Amino acid sequence: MAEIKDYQLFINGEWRTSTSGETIDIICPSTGEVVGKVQNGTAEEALEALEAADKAQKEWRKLPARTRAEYLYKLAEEIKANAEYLAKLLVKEQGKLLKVAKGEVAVTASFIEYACEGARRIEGDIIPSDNPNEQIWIQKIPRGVVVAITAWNFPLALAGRKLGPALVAGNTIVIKPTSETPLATLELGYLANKVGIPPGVINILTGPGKAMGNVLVESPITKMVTMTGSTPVGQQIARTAAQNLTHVQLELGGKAPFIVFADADIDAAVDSALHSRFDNCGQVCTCNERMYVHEAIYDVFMEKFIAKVKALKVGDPMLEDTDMGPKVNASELKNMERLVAVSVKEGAKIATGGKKPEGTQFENGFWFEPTVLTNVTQDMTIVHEESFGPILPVLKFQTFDEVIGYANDCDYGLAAMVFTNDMNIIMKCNDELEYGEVYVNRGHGEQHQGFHNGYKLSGSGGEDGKYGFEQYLEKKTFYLKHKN
Ligand SMILES: NC(=O)C1=CN([C@@H]2O[C@H](COP(=O)(O)OP(=O)(O)OC[C@H]3O[C@@H](n4cnc5c(N)ncnc54)[C@H](OP(=O)(O)O)[C@@H]3O)[C@@H](O)[C@H]2O)C=CC1
Ligand SMILES: O=C(O)[C@@H](O)[C@@H]1OC[C@H](O)[C@H]1O
Repeated sequence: MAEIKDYQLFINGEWRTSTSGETIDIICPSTGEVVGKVQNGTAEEALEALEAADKAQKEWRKLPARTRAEYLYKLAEEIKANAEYLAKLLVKEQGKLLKVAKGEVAVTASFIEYACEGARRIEGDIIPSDNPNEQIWIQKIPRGVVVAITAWNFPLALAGRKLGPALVAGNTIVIKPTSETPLATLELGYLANKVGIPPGVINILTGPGKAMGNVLVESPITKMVTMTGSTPVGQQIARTAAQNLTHVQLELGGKAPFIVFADADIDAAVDSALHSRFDNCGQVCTCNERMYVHEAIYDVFMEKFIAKVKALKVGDPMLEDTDMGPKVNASELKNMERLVAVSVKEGAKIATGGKKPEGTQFENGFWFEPTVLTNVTQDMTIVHEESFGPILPVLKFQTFDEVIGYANDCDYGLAAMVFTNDMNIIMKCNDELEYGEVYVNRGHGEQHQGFHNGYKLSGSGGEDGKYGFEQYLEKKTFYLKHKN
């Protein structure tokens, strides 16, 4: 029987049981067992958290950025010191491999450390005026209270990715993790208190996004919403935030094309295609969601690729030799089954996978085989709808213009991957691919100093790097005239 830990709301540095008297069960994707309970917070508690954050921000913003960063460096150290515990919690609530969960904890700390490096780079401008004896000062100032709403695939990393820049810039934050995987994120409350981050600077609330999330977004106290999740929810948040013209930063869905040209390093492309689809059970926003292979190398490529997919070990995410764990919940699993059924009905062939794996160890939990679909055409549902899971449709192509047309024939514009050694093709891909993030001769995987930025329905604003940090700052222009 799994150990069940009850969590409370984290408001103004204190742990609180919600007056709703309701809790939300957190289910382990591997076993279907309850592994935690969190509060179903109320609108009043959301307001309390916002007011606490607003009050705390008045003092927090006055601290030198370097001093704020010192607090967050200590938080990052505590995250690393508790890596084993946090990683096992992520496995329990999200079903990711222990080795991937350890990576997530490490990247959470490094997201925060990267933000801290920005503490001495909050730079404004001093500009000579057209008027005599006058200067123009453009200052970078914090926005105020930031609401961070996160998805379930990398819940802790997504929280760190947002709280780091938000707090170093002088804002305070109310985090609303997804109801699917809130546990590791809630642990940040304990660590914040341990390192002495003042009460109200970090607040963590749980409750369904439609209720708790919506209340946080629509409040005039909220000066920025940063959200990672699906496009429909992102669109709803943008509509709600528009009431107060609140600044919104959205990291949403994707449908990354993975293009293998005839001159590609086939073994490297096979390996990257495999990991960029099936790592984290395909639950990464930049995943290889559809693959285009030049007809000249299609047979040799697919023989190697299918062999590697068939060799993937699905099973207990705690075991070192497991390659893929379960989907996060029952509805995601059902969506996998639906997408395969629709694809077959539309004429696709299942080259491997396509169903729940066999064996007693898969009787409970939300398991699905690594799946490759062939005989796929560009008009099929699976080529356009994000699966966010271990299903890969593969198509052949003949010409550059044909495959670029296929790649850009998409409502999303987050990431794309390209394998070729021809510099002309690389430069043309750089010009013509309508994606915010293009990986050449490697699989997906952002760097903190880059810019994670989706076009079209993949989001707005972008995050990471110096441009992501800027999202958390407002500008104030000051005209200063002095006597002769
Ligand atoms: N671009 C990127 O970097 C990433 C994008 N994603 C995308 O996220 C999706 C999967 O994540 P998932 O968590 O299911 O996404 P959802 O959009 O379902 O939920 C995201 C967050 O929004 C909250 N929410 C839901 N409705 C509202 C609302 N009306 N107002 C405010 N908040 C709300 C959810 O709360 P609750 O769950 O409690 O309802 C959750 O915390 C995929 O589409 C994937 O592509 C995922 C990771 C990264
Ligand atoms: O959000 C995603 O799915 C990716 O950006 C993922 O999140 C944290 C990791 O560092 C990224 O790979």
